[in-house]
Amino acid sequence: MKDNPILDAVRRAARQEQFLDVVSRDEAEKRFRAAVPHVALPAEKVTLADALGRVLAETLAAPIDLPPFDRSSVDGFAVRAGDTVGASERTPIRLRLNAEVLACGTAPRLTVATSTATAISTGGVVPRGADAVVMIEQTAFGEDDHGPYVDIRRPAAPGGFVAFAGSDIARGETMLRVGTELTSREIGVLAACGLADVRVVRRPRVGIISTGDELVPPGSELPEGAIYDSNSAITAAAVRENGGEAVLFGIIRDDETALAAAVERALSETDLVVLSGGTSKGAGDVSHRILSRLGEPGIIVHGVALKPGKPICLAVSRGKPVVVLPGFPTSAIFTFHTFVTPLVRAMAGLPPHGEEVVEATLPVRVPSELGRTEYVMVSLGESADGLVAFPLGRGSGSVTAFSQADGFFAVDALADAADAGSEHKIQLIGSSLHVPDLVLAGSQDVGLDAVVGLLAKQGLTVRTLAIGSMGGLAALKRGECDLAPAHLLDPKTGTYNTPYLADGISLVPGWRRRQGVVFRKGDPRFEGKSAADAIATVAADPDTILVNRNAGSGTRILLDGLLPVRPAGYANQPKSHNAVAAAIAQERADWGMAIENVARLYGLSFLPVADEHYDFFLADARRDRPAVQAFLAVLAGDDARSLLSGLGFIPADTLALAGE
Ligand SMILES: Nc1nc2c(c(=O)[nH]1)N[C@H]1C(S)=C(S)[C@@H](COP(=O)(O)OP(=O)(O)OC[C@H]3O[C@@H](n4cnc5c(N)ncnc54)[C@H](O)[C@@H]3O)O[C@H]1N2
Ligand code: MOO
Repeated sequence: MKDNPILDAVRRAARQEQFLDVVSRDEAEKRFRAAVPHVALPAEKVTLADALGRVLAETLAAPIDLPPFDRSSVDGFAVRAGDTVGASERTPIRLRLNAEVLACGTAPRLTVATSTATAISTGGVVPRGADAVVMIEQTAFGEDDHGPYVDIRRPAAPGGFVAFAGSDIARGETMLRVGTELTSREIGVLAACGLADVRVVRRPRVGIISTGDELVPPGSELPEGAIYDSNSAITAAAVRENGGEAVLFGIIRDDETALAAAVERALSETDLVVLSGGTSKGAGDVSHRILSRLGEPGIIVHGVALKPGKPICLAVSRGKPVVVLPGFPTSAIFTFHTFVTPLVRAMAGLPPHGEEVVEATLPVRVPSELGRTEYVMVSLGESADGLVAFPLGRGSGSVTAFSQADGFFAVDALADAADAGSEHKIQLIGSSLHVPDLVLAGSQDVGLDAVVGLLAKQGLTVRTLAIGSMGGLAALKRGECDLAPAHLLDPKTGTYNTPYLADGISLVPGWRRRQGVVFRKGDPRFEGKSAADAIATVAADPDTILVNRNAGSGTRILLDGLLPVRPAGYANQPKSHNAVAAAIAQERADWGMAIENVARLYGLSFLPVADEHYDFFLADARRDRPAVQAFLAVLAGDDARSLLSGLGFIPADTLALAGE
């Protein structure tokens, strides 16, 4: 018993060390700012070729006038405006031509005396004595006994077609301000003033370390139980987006010595170190332990009353900040933007991110944990009453929520929910609000992705919100989406979708998905049998484990109708076809009910049971919207039909043709 390695491991894993000393977000920010100055790094000189995207380290005054001389803005003749008063087509005024031509780059030698003119090109230096230029089209020139002349057919206004020296910018005027991010436009100004290099803020070098024995880099095989390291890529990109330079130190195992060495190296080579993972209380969570040995002041915050992001750890070593983000990708990116983005931007000399906020209504209730300010990621859509914010309830472990979200709002630490119908200030994640052309809310399907892909090719922006068939229908009734894809089986009539129709809503036929019993290839308990026969024998066998579906799903209703008893595994109720297939493929279960094309995707076998109808509820009030019409046209088109058939679906059109 003493030397049992498994028990030892469990004891270590169960060790409940109270590391977290949770503080409010404000307090955490206050402590972090007090310990780490949020100021720009020193300047460095770069050539204009390397200046793009850099941040100006000083306010620059124009070193010369622009233009540097009084410059003609047309091809024509430099004149004294006073000499041209009264000139017209009928009564042109004749001026004598001076004996020089002012091409670009030619310094004038002769003065324009009264009743004379000098030929000048666009960009030429306006000569002494002249105060205007007449366009060549408004003149005629020739030669008489006295020599060459020019007839002026329209009076010139004083200053006409002359860009005076310094009229663009005058020597000594402020040209570009400190903190300006250099784009092609600013670089053009610098070059125009003759500057070959410029002093910019040194880019903060941010060391990035991912920790965890389960992590493998993208591009490699995914062994059982492993996860691709997404945090390194997300944080590196976010560092660059905010003016920093990302220095990747890769994936470090949950080993204190190896991790301490990596942190040490990162600290010596960079300005700021960001780790992710290993900050909560598990035995494998070693990151924060290393930080606790970094020396004064060491850890200044470990635990913030935020969701996602509670276990974030902020520390300082040798004057350099070290941050451990929680491992979950959504928690990692959220806490990165809360605590690291402002610091990187400040070090890079950039102003804080502008925060654009819009008001939107929450259509459904969102429960929230008491005691933590909870940030809810939302997708925005439009209803007749304004913007609607659909919560993307995917949790901290999600990598997709952040990429699909338009913004987020906060639920107060003292509230246990945000109510359906409540108004919220949504902080936008992107730079501006883009309401999609078409919103489909309801049941998700790979066939739908294919159809939406065809619409995207036409340049339409489409948002699909996976909120379940019932959720989609409810959203449609509230006027929050255009169409609601659904596969709702009515247990009483055994028919799909039509029994759920209501006033103002019609049904657009979509396609059929073959539902059936899914199992591993060659399993003799199923192979060669009918679905009904197979179920009759395996349902009562305690060693044959089912993976069920969530209550309320069409698939669950179908399965329940076929089960003579509750088989082993009945309580395992994931929410998707893919989760069912994955459980069977990974041998965590032996059988379940799912659609055929998903079963095939996982290399599983399939016994057909029924054809499920996947259709679209359409709000009649929205039928005439161009994007809805485009969707209906695409759905009925040949491209969609062949894509759907290729995916193993039976398009509704084909059914109609077959006389069904
Ligand atoms: N007993 C308790 N357990 C947990 C608590 C708690 O208070 N008590 N807090 C939970 C909360 S909240 C969060 S957030 C997580 C954060 O945990 P860690 O920072 O220790 O992260 P890990 O355990 O290392 O990983 C969590 C999760 O994220 C995946 N991960 C980690 N790194 C990466 C990466 N670079 N790329 C992609 N995914 C990554 C990892 O595989 C895990 O699935 O702790 C809760 N637990
Ligand atoms: O704080 Mo954790 O990020 O909620 O899951």
